[in-house]
Amino acid sequence: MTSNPRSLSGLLPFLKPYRWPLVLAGVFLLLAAGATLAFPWVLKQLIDQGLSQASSAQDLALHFAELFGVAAALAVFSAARYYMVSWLGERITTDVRNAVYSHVLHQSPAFFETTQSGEVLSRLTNDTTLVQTVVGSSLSMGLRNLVMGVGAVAMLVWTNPMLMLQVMAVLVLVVLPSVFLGRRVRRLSRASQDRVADASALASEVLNAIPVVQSYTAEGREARRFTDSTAQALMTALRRIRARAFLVAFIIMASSAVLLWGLYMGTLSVRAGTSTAGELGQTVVYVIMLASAFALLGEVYGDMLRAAGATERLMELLHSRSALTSPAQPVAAPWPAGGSTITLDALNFHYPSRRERLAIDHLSGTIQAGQTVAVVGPSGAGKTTLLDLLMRFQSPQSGRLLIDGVSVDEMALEDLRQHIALVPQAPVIFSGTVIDNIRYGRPEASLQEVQAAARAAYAEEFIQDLPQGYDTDLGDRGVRLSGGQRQRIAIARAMLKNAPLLLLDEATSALDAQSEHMVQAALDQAMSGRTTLVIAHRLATVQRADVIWVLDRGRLVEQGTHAQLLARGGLYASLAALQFTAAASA
Ligand SMILES: Nc1ncnc2c1ncn2[C@@H]1O[C@H](COP(=O)(O)OP(=O)(O)OP(=O)(O)O)[C@@H](O)[C@H]1O
Repeated sequence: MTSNPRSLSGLLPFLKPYRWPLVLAGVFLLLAAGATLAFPWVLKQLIDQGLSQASSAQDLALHFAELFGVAAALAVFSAARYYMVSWLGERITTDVRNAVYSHVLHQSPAFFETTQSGEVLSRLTNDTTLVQTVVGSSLSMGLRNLVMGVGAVAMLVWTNPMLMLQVMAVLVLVVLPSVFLGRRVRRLSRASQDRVADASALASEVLNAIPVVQSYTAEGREARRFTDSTAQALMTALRRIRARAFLVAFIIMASSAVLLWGLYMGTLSVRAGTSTAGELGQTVVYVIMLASAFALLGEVYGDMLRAAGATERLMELLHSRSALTSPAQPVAAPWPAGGSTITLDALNFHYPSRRERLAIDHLSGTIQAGQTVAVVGPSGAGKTTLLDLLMRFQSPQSGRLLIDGVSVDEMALEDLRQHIALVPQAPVIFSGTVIDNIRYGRPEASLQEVQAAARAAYAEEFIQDLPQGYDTDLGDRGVRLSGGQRQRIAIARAMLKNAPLLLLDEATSALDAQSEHMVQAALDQAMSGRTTLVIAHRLATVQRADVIWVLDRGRLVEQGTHAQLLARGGLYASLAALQFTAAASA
């Protein structure tokens, strides 16, 4: 356990908006503790006065009524405290969860290379739940027990100072070993959680790759690996259970010893006539309160340590700075009607993890407004990297990249990305209706605009054939779109965004001739009237492009039209012979 309870201070900013509810929770906490502490005192009155021969039946009833009054106050204040504290816990956890999620959404791709999405998810769920346990229950339990412990000590000092000293001495003898044992239990429970997590990580990897596992007939081997892993978890859990069983026995025995000690001393003093039976009853209840407060505080401290660890991990996410941010004084780029002009000026870029190799090597070139440039090149040539630089998912180490004369790193990230519509290689369909999916880049677009985009992307016909047309929920398992249909939805989405620059990563998998034709027609529509940079895999695309850029190892090695480049007989000609044959025959 690496956590320092001080890390919990990371949560302070999240408490700030709830100042008044916090005060209210504190007030109810004090009132509930006060009612609990009043209980033994009223009990003493009952024993000493209500039970004495001299008192009337009416007096007795009055004493019981008082006791009930205290109990009723305790009930109301406890319920109010529980409500306020749980309310705070839920609110604050929700706020933390939302803050972390929206922060993570803004991180650059470099962040997601080092942080697995599974880890982010686990932090968002498990770690925030730990925080919720503390804010929404342990903390108030701790405070209540602290107040009660202090209150019980004060009442004991007030009513029976000598006895108090002895009780304290015995308590220390009980508490110290429990703290030690408790720490061991916590360490083991953390270890057993980790072992369980190992087993589920193993299972999730294997379950995600089940076709491969089965094709290599590795089911038996994988099952054994899982069994070994759960055996580890079981061993650790059994050790924890043994330690915990011992701890429980010790705590019960030790606290009974404390209690009986108090009772014994008290009985002696009642017999000697130095105190009354009521005082004894009162003292016994205070001692019980004190002992249980001590025991609970230990547990709460353990919870706080675990939550501190969770908070640390959450704050780490929340404070990670994206390498790519908008400039303080961004320059607005124009929004040309006929498409953007793109200028690459001696661009150099290497990935941080591969300093020795330039992924983009002295790349210069210009794309005129409205032109279509097809980028081709062998695998690993840097085609995807070029698109990433344009979207500013990465930043070049040197050289400049201008959109309509404005350098992309001078533009606000949001403004830059508003200028670009991206159709990725694998189209993404979100759960939601067809309309929601097409409207993704412009949620305010009207139904007519959505339909116009769908029509232009040759998607209208199949959309109308869906069970609820445009309102069909594509997240429903029942609705399966074909590859070509998904692509046309993605193209409609990009067209509706109506940006001056279109970035297109063509799908490598060949569609059947009919779908291919529809997708190509949709793309022709999407490219008209705007500048397009397309990573080309289809013969039709390269044939129609104004210019083809041939990349090799990050360098622009050839450029020209399809016919010019074929005539040259260089890299393009050999690539074309291999790469475009399948599409050409389709
Ligand atoms: N995140 C990354 N970290 C380190 N190196 C990377 C990263 N992404 C890509 N590269 C490397 O950068 C080079 C260019 O990659 P890029 O993905 O741009 O190629 P590509 O032309 O799109 O290839 P393909 O056609 O196979 O998709 C490759 O050598 C690749 O190994």
